[in-house]
Amino acid sequence: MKRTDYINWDEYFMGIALLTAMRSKDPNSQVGACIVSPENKILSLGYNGMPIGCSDDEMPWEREGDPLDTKYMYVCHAELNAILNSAHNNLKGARVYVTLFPCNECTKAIIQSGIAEVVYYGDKYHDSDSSVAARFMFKKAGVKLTAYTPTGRRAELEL
Ligand SMILES: O=c1ccn([C@H]2C[C@H](O)[C@@H](COP(=O)(O)O)O2)c(=O)[nH]1
Ligand SMILES: [Zn+2]
Repeated sequence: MKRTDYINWDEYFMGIALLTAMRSKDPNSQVGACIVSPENKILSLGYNGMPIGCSDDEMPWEREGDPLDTKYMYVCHAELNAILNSAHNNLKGARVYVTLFPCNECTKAIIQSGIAEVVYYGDKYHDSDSSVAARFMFKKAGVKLTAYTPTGRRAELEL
C-alpha cells in the first residue's frame, strides 16, 4: 500500500521556494521564488541576490543611508531572477510560489511573463505603496492571488 503522509504539491513547491530563499545573502529578508507549469513541473527558481559580476562581499546590504550605499539600488529580486532564469521556458499559465508577496516591479515582470497565479507566504509589507500598487495591477491583469496556508508540517533536512 502506498504512503499517505507525503507532502502535497503546495507544500512541495513552497518548501522549495523556502529552501531557495536560504541561498540569499540579504541579512534582513531572504526571498525565494519557484515557478511551476500547469502540469506541476518546476520551470525555474530564483532568490534575491546581487547581479552577476557584482560580488556579494563588495556590494552594500544596508537598508538605510545614502541610497547608493543601500542594497535597494542593486539587489535583483527573487521573482525577477526566477523569470530571467527561465529564458527557455514558456511561463504562460504558470504559477509562482513566493516566500514574500511581490513588489510592484516584480509584479510587472510576473504579469508580462504570462504567469497566471501567485501563491505567496509572507506579506509583511502589505500596507506599503508597493504592495498596494502590486495588488492593483494583479487585479487588472487577472492574475490570481492565493495566500499560502501553512499546514504546520515540519521538514527537517540533514545537509
Ligand atoms: O518582490 C520582492 C520584494 C523584495 N525582494 C527582496 C529585495 C530585498 O533583498 C529584500 C527586501 O529587503 P527588506 O530589508 O525587507 O526591505 O527582499 C524580493 O526578492 N522580491
Ligand atoms: Zn520585487
